[in-house]
Amino acid sequence: MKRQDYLSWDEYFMGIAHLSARRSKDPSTQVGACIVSEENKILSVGYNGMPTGCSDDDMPWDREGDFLETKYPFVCHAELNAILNRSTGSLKNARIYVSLFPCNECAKAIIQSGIKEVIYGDDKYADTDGVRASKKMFNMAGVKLRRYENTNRLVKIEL
Ligand SMILES: Nc1nc(=O)n([C@H]2C[C@H](O)[C@@H](COP(=O)(O)O)O2)cc1CO
Ligand SMILES: [Zn+2]
Repeated sequence: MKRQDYLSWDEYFMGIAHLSARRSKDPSTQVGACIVSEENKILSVGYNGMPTGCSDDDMPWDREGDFLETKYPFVCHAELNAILNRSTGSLKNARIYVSLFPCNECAKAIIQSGIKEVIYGDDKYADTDGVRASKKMFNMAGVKLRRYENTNRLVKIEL
C-alpha cells in the first residue's frame, strides 16, 4: 500500500514558497513565491531581494526614514522575481503560491502574465490601499484568490 502521509500539492508548493523566502536578506519580511502549471509542474520560484548587480550589502534595508534610504524603492518583490525568473514557457493559466498577499504592482504583473489563481498565506497588509487595489484588479480580471489552508504539518529538513 502507498504511503499515506505524503505532502499534498498545496503543501508541497506552499512549502517551496516558504523555503524560497529563507533566501531573503530582508530583516523584517521574507516572502517566497512558486509558480505552477495546470499540470502541477513548477515553472518558477522567487523571493524578495535587491535587483541583480545591486549589492545586498550596499543597499539599505531600513523601513523608515528618507525614502531613498529605505529598501522600498529598490527591493524586487518575490512574485515579480518569480515571474521574471521563469526560463521557458508561458505562465498562461498558471497559479502562484505566495507566502504574503501580492501588492498592487505585483498584481498587475500577475494578471498580465496570464496567471489565473493566487494561493496566499499571510494577508498582514489587508488593511492597506495597495492590497485593496490588488483585490479590485484580481476580481475584475477573473483571477481566483484562495487563502492557503494551514494543515499545521511540520516539515523538518536537515541541511
Ligand atoms: N507581497 C509582497 N511580496 C514581497 O516580496 N514583499 C517584500 C517587499 C519588502 O522586501 C518586504 C516587505 O517589507 P515590510 O514593509 O513588511 O518591512 O516584502 C512585500 C509584499 C507585500 O505586498
Ligand atoms: Zn509586490
